[in-house]
Amino acid sequence: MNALSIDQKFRTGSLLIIGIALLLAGQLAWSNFERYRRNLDNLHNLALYRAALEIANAASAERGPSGSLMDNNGTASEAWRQRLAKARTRTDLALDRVATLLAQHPESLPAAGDTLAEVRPALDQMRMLIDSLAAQPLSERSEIEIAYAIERMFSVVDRVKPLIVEIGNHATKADRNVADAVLMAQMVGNMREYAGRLGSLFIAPLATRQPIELALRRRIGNMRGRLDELNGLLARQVGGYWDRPEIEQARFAISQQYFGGNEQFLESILRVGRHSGDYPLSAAGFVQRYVPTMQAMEQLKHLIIETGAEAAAAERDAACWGMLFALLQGIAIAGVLSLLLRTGRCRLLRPLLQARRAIVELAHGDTAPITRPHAGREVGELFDAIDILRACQQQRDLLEKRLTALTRQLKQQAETDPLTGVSNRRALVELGEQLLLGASLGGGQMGLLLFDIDHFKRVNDLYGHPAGDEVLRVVAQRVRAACRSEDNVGRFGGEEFTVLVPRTDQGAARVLAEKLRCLIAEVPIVLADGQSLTVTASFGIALSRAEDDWIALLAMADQALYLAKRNGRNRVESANDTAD
Ligand SMILES: Nc1nc2c(ncn2[C@@H]2O[C@H](COP(=O)(O)OP(=O)(O)OP(=O)(O)O)[C@@H](O)[C@H]2O)c(=O)[nH]1
Repeated sequence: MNALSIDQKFRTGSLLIIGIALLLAGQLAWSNFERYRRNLDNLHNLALYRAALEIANAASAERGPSGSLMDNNGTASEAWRQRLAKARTRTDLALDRVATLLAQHPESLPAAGDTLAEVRPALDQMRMLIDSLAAQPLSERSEIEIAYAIERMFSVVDRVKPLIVEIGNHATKADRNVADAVLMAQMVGNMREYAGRLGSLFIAPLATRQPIELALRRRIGNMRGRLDELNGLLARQVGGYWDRPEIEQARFAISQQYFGGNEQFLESILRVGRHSGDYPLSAAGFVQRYVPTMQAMEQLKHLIIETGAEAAAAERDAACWGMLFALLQGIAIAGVLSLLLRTGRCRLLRPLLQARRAIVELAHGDTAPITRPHAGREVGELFDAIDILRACQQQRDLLEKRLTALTRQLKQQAETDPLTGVSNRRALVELGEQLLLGASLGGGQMGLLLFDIDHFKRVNDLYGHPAGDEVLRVVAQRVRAACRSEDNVGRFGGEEFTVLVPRTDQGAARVLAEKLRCLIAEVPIVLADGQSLTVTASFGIALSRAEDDWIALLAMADQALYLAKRNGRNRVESANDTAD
C-alpha cells in the first residue's frame, strides 16, 4: 500500500466506498426481493389453502341435497337431484383446482398429492351409496342405511382434513404472518363442518319419520355443545384480523343467523323426535330451512382468507417498490459519491499535488511559469500564493545576478591596473603565490619575467607625461597579445611589468623574454599626435625552485633585471644563470 501514490490511494479508496454503497443497496434490494418472493409464495399457499377448504365445504354442501333426496321422490326429488349435481360439480372443481395448484409447485408439498388422491375414491364411493339409496323406493329405505350413508359423507370430509392441515402447516411455516389467516379460517371451517354435521344428524329420523333415539340425541347434544364452545371462542378472539370491522360484522352475522335463529328451531324438532316421528317438516324442508343459516360462516371464512391474501399482496407490492427504491437509491448514492470523489480528486487532490510539485520546483530554483489546474477557489488562492512566491524568487534571482556581476566587476577593478588594463601589483602577487604553490605541488616550474622600460624618464621629459602613459599602455597591450592565455601580464609599478609563466623552463622563459624584448624594441610606437618613437626594455628572468617563495623569486628576478640594466639595457638576464 505504501508503494501506491496518494492519488492511487484516493482512487482505490473511492472505488471501495462506492463498492460498499452498492453492496448495502444490493443487500437492501436482495432482502426486498426475498420478501417479494415470500409473499408470492404466501399468495400461492393461501390460494391453495382456500381451495383445500373449498373441497371440504363443497363436500359438506353435498350433504344437504343428498339428505333431501332421502325422503323425496317423483317431481320434487328432481330439483334436489339438480342441486346435488351442482354441489358435486363444485366439489370436483375444487379438487381439480387443488390438483392444479399443487402441480405448480410440486416440490413444496410432495405428500399432499397422495393425500388428495385418497379423497377421490372416498368421494366416489359415498356418491355411489347415496345414488343407490336414492334409487330405492321411499318405503324400502331404512334409517340405518340413511345414517350409514350420512356417516360416509362425514368420512369424506375427514379425508380432506389432513390435506387442509398439511397445507395450513406449510403456509404457516413458510411465513408466520399468514398464521393468523390460516388458524382463523381453520377455526371457522371447523365450525362450518360441525354445523353441517349437526344438521346431517337430523336427516335420517326426518327422512324415515322415526323418533330420535337417545344415542342420536346425545350425539346431537355433543355437537351443539362443541358448536357453542366454538362460538364462545370466536366471540373472544381479539387482535390480528379479528378487530377489522368487516370481520366483526361477519362474526355478528354468525351469532345472529346461525346460533340465534337455530336454537328454537332445533329444540322444536328434538321435542317432537323424543316421542314420535310426526315432524312438522320433511328432511328436504329441514335442509331448506337449516343450510342457509350456515352461509355467514362460509362468508367469514372467505373474508379471512381474502384479508390474508390482500395483506400478502400489499406486502408483495411494498417489497417490489422497496426493491426498486433500493436499486435506485444505490445507483443514486453511487452516482453522487463518484461525482463527489471525482470532483474532490480533480479539483482538490490533483491541484494540491501539482501545487506541492510547483513549490518543490521553486525551492530548486525553477521559476518557469506553470499551467494552472482547474481547481476550487481555496486551491486557486494557493496557486496565487505560489505565483507571488515565484515573482519574489525571480526578483531575488535578478538581484543575485546583478550582485554577482557587480562583485565580478569590482573584483576585476580591484585586480586591474587602470592605465594599462593588465593585472595590478596586488593581483599579480596573489596569483604569483598561487602559481608558486601549484608548482611546488608538482605543476612544473613557474617563470617570472620582470621587465622595465629603459630610460623612461626621458620619454616623459621629451614627449610629456601623457605620451609616457600612452607608451606604457601600448607596451602592456603588445606584451599581453604576444603571451599565451595562461600567462599573466601585470604592471608591477611605474614603468615596470611582470609576466607570470606557469609550467615553463629556463629555455622557454628566455625565448619568451627575447620575443617580448624584440617586440618592444623593434616596433615603433605612434603617439596620438602622430609622433613616432621607439623604446626598449630590460628583462630579468627567475625560474621557481622548490625552496623559493614569492619574495625570493621576485628578488631573483629583480637582481637579474638589475644585471640587464647594468650590462647595457635592452637585454635579457636570467637569475638562474647567475646562480648557476
Ligand atoms: N608618464 C608616466 N611616467 C611615469 C609613470 N610612473 C613612473 N613614471 C616615470 O618613470 C620614470 C622612471 O625613471 P627612473 O626610475 O629614473 O628610470 P629610467 O629613467 O627609466 O632609467 P632606467 O630605469 O635606469 O633605464 C620617472 O620619471 C617617473 O616619473 C606613469 O605612470 N606615467
